[in-house]
Amino acid sequence: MGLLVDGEWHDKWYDTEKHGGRFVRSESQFRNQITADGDFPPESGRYHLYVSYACPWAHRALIFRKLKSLEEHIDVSVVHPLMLENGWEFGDAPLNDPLYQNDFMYQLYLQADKNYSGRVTVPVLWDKKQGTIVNNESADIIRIFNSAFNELTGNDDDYYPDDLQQHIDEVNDWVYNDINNGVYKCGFATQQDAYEEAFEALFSALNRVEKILEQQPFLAGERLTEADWRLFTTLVRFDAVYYGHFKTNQQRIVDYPNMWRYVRRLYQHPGVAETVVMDHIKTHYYGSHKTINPTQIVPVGPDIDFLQPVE
Ligand SMILES: N[C@@H](CCC(=O)N[C@@H](CS)C(=O)NCC(=O)O)C(=O)O
Repeated sequence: MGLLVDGEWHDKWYDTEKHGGRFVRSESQFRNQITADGDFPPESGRYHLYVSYACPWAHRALIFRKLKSLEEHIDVSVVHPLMLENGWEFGDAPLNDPLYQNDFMYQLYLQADKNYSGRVTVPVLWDKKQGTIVNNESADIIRIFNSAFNELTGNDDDYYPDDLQQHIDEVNDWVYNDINNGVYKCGFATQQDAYEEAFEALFSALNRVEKILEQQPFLAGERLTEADWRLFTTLVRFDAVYYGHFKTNQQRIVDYPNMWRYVRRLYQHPGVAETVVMDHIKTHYYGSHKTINPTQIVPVGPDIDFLQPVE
């Protein structure tokens, strides 16, 4: 794990000490949009998506690529599940970089900006024409996928409809802070009180979700929206990884009747199951964070049947 400083790679773990033992996520730096009249117009075959199957943020982008019929227009590369002293790495095919044969993800960031300072994260939406990063923020990438290529694909499904945008934004806000990023705040905390603070916020937000799902099928009401897919990628990893490795162990998702039904329903949505690669998920977390799991042993269980029918 590391970061680039003025274009130089440094192998360095997160600095939690300056925040009282708290993990604070940095802001993504490439935030361009895809628009017909801008520098990055929608074109078939022009853009490439770099992901890790392990990463919940990259997973959102992969799901939206499926939901929005973008597979034949935007190719994907998947990094090796282990993220060690060189950060995300490529390996032998199919875990390679077919565009530039890079060994490490940070080399791609340096192609975009040779003086880049910051973390080297996935997902990355890459422009092959200009040889640069369009956007490395999953929240932006899923909105780009939601609408920017509609003319090309003919797929008008809308996961961020106008009349629900304000509601979706409000839900995203607490789901992001207390759940999506909340599990990381628990797992990467280096002081007891920082961990407990994140743990309480996490389970209070999960209880809130459980109550909402008692009244309605989806987070924003009757319609499946972006807010659900953003939550899904955390929930699907929860029992297998976060519960043990990140010590988020008050309850498992299978112990919440409404959330357990909901996560199965989303998992069984056409095209989604194949984006969930549990082997990469477990190998990555248990194998990459040596400060948390020095032996890098990957637990064998649990057995979770996401295909159990949704009544
Ligand atoms: N805000 C970013 C976060 C992406 C992110 O942090 N990805 C993790 C993998 S799960 C990563 O690449 N971490 C590498 C690092 O922090 O050095 C997004 O949503 O796209």
